[in-house]
Amino acid sequence: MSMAMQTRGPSVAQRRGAAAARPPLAPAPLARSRALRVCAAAPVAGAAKIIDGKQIAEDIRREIAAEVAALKAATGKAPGLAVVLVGARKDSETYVRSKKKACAEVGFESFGTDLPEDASEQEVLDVVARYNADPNVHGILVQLPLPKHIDEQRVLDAISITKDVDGFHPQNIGSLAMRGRSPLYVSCTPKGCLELLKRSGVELKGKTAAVVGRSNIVGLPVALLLQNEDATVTMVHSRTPDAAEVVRRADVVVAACGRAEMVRGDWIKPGAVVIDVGINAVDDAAAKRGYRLVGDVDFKGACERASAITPVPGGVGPMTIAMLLQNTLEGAKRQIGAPAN
Ligand SMILES: Nc1nc2c(c(=O)[nH]1)N[C@@H](CN(C=O)c1ccc(C(=O)N[C@@H](CCC(=O)O)C(=O)O)cc1)CN2
Repeated sequence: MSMAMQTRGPSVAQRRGAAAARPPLAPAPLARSRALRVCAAAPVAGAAKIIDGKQIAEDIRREIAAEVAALKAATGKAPGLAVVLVGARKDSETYVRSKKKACAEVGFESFGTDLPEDASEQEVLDVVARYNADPNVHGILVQLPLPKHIDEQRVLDAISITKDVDGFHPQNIGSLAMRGRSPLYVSCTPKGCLELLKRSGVELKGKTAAVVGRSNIVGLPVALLLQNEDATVTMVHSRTPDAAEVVRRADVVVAACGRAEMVRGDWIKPGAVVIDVGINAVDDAAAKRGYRLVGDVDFKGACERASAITPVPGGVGPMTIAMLLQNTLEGAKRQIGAPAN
């Protein structure tokens, strides 16, 4: 989801309260992805197939649970994730709760520190330093956004790059941008977008891609990841002269601009694949809660032209936490020195 949306007005989670409960995950065979079957079997109003992020994320979480069980059996150790929450935003509290619950379901150890809204930057830095030094903590994340008086960049820079499971450290983003280098971690939402494409069988090599939005945490890393897969990528932003024309040339569109339904259906090239990162709450008197969620893409219009599309909710969103678990597991295996399987 685009950070622009997350920081504007009352968030979706603020309006909705707690996230829906999920049953605990039992380990299941590694290669059991139902994503394509679901995608192929779920046509919508137009021709587009739905890329079911909720199902794909669940498959990944089962795979992770199985790997954690094997890691524990081999080493006696479990991956550990530390989550730092500053303040009492309802949406952030909901996401942190979901992350801790997801950790428990896959067998991770979870650590957490909740600081009050008026905590000083030094207090946050001290917590990060403590987790950096703790050998049982393999991944650290500071839930964003932070209160305004805290320098977000300084806090993110303080997380050890070996434990930076959010992939927000400039060294991790820098390594993603350089040919011949690999970041230790790729940030979760961009990584989730690529995983959705991969598990849906979308070939990227030689394709044209348009990324709408240029944030450090979604637009930029998604563009770099697509380019690393040999797609030819154009970034579209608020100063792009004719955004619609650029998007119309793209085989793959990733929308992460944080503006409800900004990408119109007639911007989509027939047959294109559309990944919608936005989560925007719009008032809807007919909806039970008085609002509904929409993405950055006009879903109905895009369905008429796209070959495949992610829905909102249930598309990219659930992949964020699945990728966080994946990053933490990878980090733990590196730090524990797990035997190769
Ligand atoms: N340190 C971080 N802070 C934030 C991140 C992040 O990746 N790291 N991302 C977002 C919030 N976020 C996780 O933290 C997150 C947002 C949305 C979802 C999700 O599954 N959304 C659902 C719908 C949710 C709803 O109904 O409210 C969906 O799209 O289907 C997961 C995680 C900002 N902060």
